[in-house]
This record gives sequence, structure tokens and C-alpha cells, in this order.
Amino acid sequence: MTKTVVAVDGPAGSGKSSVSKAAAKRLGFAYLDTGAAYRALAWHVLDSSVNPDEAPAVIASLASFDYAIGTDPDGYGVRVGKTDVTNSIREPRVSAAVSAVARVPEVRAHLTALFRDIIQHTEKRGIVVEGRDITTVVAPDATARILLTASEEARMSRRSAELATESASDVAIALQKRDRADSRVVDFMTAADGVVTVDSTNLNFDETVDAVLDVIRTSQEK
Ligand SMILES: Nc1ncnc2c1ncn2[C@@H]1O[C@H](COP(=O)(O)OP(=O)(O)OP(=O)(O)O)[C@@H](O)[C@H]1O
Ligand SMILES: Nc1ccn([C@@H]2O[C@H](COP(=O)(O)O)[C@@H](O)[C@H]2O)c(=O)n1
Repeated sequence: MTKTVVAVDGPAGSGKSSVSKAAAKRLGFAYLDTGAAYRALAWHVLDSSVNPDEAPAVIASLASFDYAIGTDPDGYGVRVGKTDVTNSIREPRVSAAVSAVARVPEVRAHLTALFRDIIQHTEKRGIVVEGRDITTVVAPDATARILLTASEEARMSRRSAELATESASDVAIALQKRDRADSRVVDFMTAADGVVTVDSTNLNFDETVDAVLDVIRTSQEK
């Protein structure tokens, strides 16, 4: 059986996780959130009292990074060792530390190998994988390659609607800072050759999922 791999990249708050998860559910595919792995490593680094800006110490912490993630879009959990970190990796302190960890080349190589292993071993007939470098580095040969974008204004207002405990301006500053830092490492703002852009600025959630499903269907027909 040929496995369908769908690669989705985009900036923070563009809808990668929610849209990819919904598309995977509709197709009966597995779903892999690669940002969760970078977040889990940032959580592990902080939990080990390592400074995320000290690359050699971050690299050393990979040896004790016992990471597991589910790929069921209906209920996936993230674990580091025996600790369930599904919710704690979304805390602002982890979001603030994750870019420093993600810029270390050894970290990227380690996690890329992990993602490829998960993609290869999925038991479903397809998998939707989302992140920043999936279309270009992790799975450049994917069946469908999508850049999911939305204007900065739309992304900020969607994200601040989610985070009721934080002010809209704090959310906006954190999101801009993370995108700026991340885009120094990976270009997820421009579509690479063969990558289809889906701009959700003027689409509602269901319309965005439908647009992504259209791209997948068209790619499968090729
Ligand atoms: N087209 C859309 N219209 C309205 N809301 C949307 C749309 N797409 C996504 N959303 C909402 O925007 C919010 C952010 O989406 P999501 O968390 O999936 O983004 P993300 O790209 O994975 O972000 P991050 O990279 O920061 O994890 C969610 O509340 C989601 O439901
Ligand atoms: N392929 C990826 C995915 C994520 N990152 C880094 O992880 C951070 C968190 O990702 P979210 O999708 O959960 O927002 C992100 O800010 C990047 O630093 C990455 O480098 N490559």
C-alpha cells in the first residue's frame, strides 16, 4: 500500500495544527504535530534547569529526552519520560524558550530523524505532518505539500481569542517574536517549488479545511 504523506508548513497561528488535525480526521489519516516535539524538548530543557540559550547544554540534554507522541487526530498525547506534558508544552514560558532550542542544528537533525521514523511506521494509509520545515526538509517528497498562511492580523486575533488569560498585545508581541526568531532558521513564509499556498485570511475554519482537502485530492490524482 502506498502511503499518502501530507506536509503542511506555516507561521505561528496560521491554523496548521487545527486544520491539519481536522483534515486528517476527515481522511482517516494519522496526524503528526512536529512543533509539539520542539516544545517538549524546550519543556525538558527547562525542567532540567538548562539554559535554552546554551546550545552545548541543550545538545547534551537530547541524551535524556525520552519523548513519545500519539498520532491519533482524535486524541493525541505528548509524554516526556513518565510525565504527560500535553498541556504544559503550551505554557507561555515554553513558547518563549522553544525558538532557542529549535535553532540548534543538532536538535533539528535529531528531531527530523524521529519524525521520519514516525512517518515511516504509521499504520494508517496516510499521515498529515505539520510544522515549519516539513515541505522542505522532513518530507520534501510528500504527496501533497502545503504552505498554510494568514495575515498577521488574522493570526493574532485568532490566537488571542484562544488565550483568554493573556492580553491581546502580549499575545501579538510573543507571536511576532517567535516568528522572527524561527524565520532566521527556516523559511516558512514563502512556498518552495511545488508547494501550494492556502491563504486562510478570508476563509473560515471549515472553508480552510476544505481548501486543504482539495489540494490533497488534486495531488493524489497526479
Ligand atoms: N480559517 C480559520 N478561521 C478562523 N479561525 C481559524 C482558522 N484556522 C485556524 N483557526 C483558529 O486559529 C487558532 C490558531 O490555530 P492553530 O493553533 O491551529 O495554529 P498553528 O498554526 O498550529 O499555531 P502554532 O504554530 O502557534 O501552534 C485556533 O483557535 C484555530 O481554531
Ligand atoms: N517543523 C518545526 C516545527 C516547530 N518548530 C519550532 O517549534 C516551535 C513550536 O511550534 P508550534 O507549531 O507548536 O508553534 C516553533 O516556534 C519553532 O521554533 C520548528 O522549528 N520546526
